[in-house]
Amino acid sequence: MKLKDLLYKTQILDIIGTTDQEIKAISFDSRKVEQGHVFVAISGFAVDGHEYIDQAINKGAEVVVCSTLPENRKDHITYIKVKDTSIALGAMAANFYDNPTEKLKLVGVTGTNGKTTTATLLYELSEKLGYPAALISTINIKIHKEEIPSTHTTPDIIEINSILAQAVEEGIEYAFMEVSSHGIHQNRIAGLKFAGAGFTNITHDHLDYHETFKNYIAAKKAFFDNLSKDAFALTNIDDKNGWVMLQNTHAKKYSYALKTSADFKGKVIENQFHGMLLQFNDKEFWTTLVGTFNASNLLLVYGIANLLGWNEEEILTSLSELKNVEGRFETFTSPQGIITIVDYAHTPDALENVISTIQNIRTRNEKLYVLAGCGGDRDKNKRPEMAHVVTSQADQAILTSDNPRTEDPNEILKDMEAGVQPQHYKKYLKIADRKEAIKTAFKLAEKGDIILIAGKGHETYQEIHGVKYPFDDMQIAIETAKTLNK
Ligand SMILES: CC(=O)N[C@H]1[C@@H](OP(=O)(O)OP(=O)(O)OC[C@H]2O[C@@H](n3ccc(=O)[nH]c3=O)[C@H](O)[C@@H]2O)O[C@H](CO)[C@@H](O)[C@@H]1O[C@H](C)C(=O)N[C@@H](C)C(=O)N[C@H](CCC(=O)O)C(=O)O
Ligand SMILES: Nc1ncnc2c1ncn2[C@@H]1O[C@H](COP(=O)(O)OP(=O)(O)OP(=O)(O)O)[C@@H](O)[C@H]1O
Ligand SMILES: N[C@H](CCC[C@H](N)C(=O)O)C(=O)O
Ligand SMILES: [Mg+2]
Repeated sequence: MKLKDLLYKTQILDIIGTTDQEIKAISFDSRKVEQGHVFVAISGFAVDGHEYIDQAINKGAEVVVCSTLPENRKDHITYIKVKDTSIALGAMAANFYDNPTEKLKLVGVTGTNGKTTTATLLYELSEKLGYPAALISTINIKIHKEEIPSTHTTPDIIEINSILAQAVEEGIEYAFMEVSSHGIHQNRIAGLKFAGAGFTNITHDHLDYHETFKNYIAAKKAFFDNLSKDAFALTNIDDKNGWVMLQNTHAKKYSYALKTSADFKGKVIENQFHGMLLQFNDKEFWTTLVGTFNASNLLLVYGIANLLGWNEEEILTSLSELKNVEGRFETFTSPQGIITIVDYAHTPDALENVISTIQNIRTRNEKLYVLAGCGGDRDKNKRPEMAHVVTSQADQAILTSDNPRTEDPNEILKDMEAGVQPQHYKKYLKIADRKEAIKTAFKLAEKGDIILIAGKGHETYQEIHGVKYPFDDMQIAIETAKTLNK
């Protein structure tokens, strides 16, 4: 592709050099630049890409897109000055991949919790109804049946366009993606044309990054503010910020709710350990998914499916056949009769929801053990809140490690303990080694008791100082149960 075609719709302030040359690829990381690349300098969280322009040129970049022109410019290089390089990157990535979002219907889901669940269920539903689909999620990326590992909830804009271009090539009509607040704030979704957007909820998370809850709300809202008038925006009005999301959108506005009247109205009629009887817009169906929060997730899926124009009866039939998403409320009963639940709850609200779901559906007087930790290099303010939820609501809490990343696990545990109230001091143990913590839960539990292992869900590793060591909560629970002498 010629550089001038790549620059279509990019708001250019200045060009130094020719735009007639062929370009091979776009890169925003100097370490990955090869001969003939366009290097886009982005000012990041840790460093400023403008500092790596020389390195990019040394590695073969022939074009530099920047917001500040370097003083020591090279004659053979074309410099393009734009106001915001991450937005320019969005336009260029779309051009490079021939605008895939003009050719399929892309739906994005945002919110603190429930993005992976709803995006995955939408993908599964679409496939079930005979519409091959693509999925971009925390767990994985799917292009119809092909599965690609995922590194981010919302990948960078080049990767997103590349995935969607492949989907278009394969004749796929629908794509569902998670839109994280980091993704919105860093313009990782710039230039994408969304056919629709969904909002699940907003509660405490990621304040290490956004600093205030107000900024966090504003980041999520920006996704809706930028939708086009042809798109639909579907929001959860059980959440007090649900309407806020739609305040300034040009898109067609729709609501869903379990607690109040809405365009898509749902009701939980029965809530059991093995599933729920739900009523959506006066039609009843059973699901094997558990918990009111999942009723809300299913309602969002139902709403989006309707807004995409799919057949309502077929939607409900297929919805009732959808299975749990990996690592979300996954259960296993050990030979000793101990029930293990592995769940990805890693925020105070998610923990509260999962624990109250278990409290509401347990039938006898079983004891509930809850094992939870907090990720390192992530929001520190949620740590005491998470510990408070767990120690106040479990019969026995075990505070442990999640992914410590570069932090000392004992320091993370100290931050958590600050949230434990004196009356709960006797209800918790502190075991930094997560495997030991799981083993201890099994030693303590009796037949019929429930062990909730929260925070890591589908993850198959534990990240410590940049190394991902194999670690799978469910696998460890199964192995521990096997060797248990009870
Ligand atoms: C805090 C954060 O979100 N960081 C993301 C961000 O990196 P950054 O701003 O720190 O980048 P930087 O290191 O400052 O570099 C700035 C620029 O200089 C470039 N650079 C840098 C060094 C160099 O030698 N040469 C060079 O060109 C970089 O490629 C970059 O373009 O931009 C990178 C490229 O897109 C992301 O990979 C990176 O994600 C990091 C790895 C990360 O852990 N992100 C997490 C927090 C995240 O994004 N999570 C959300 C999910 C949240 C949720 O659960 O809701 C997600 O969407 O996954
Ligand atoms: N609608 C919801 N409301 C509150 N909690 C939820 C909801 N849906 C799921 N959860 C809880 O949050 C956990 C994470 O769910 P999910 O993976 O769908 O969220 P996510 O938004 O994709 O998270 P991430 O930000 O890590 O990508 C689940 O394991 C469950 O405990
Ligand atoms: N997408 C979330 C995942 C958190 C998962 C939890 N296991 C942790 O490591 O904190 C984040 O990056 O904050
Ligand atoms: Mg997710």
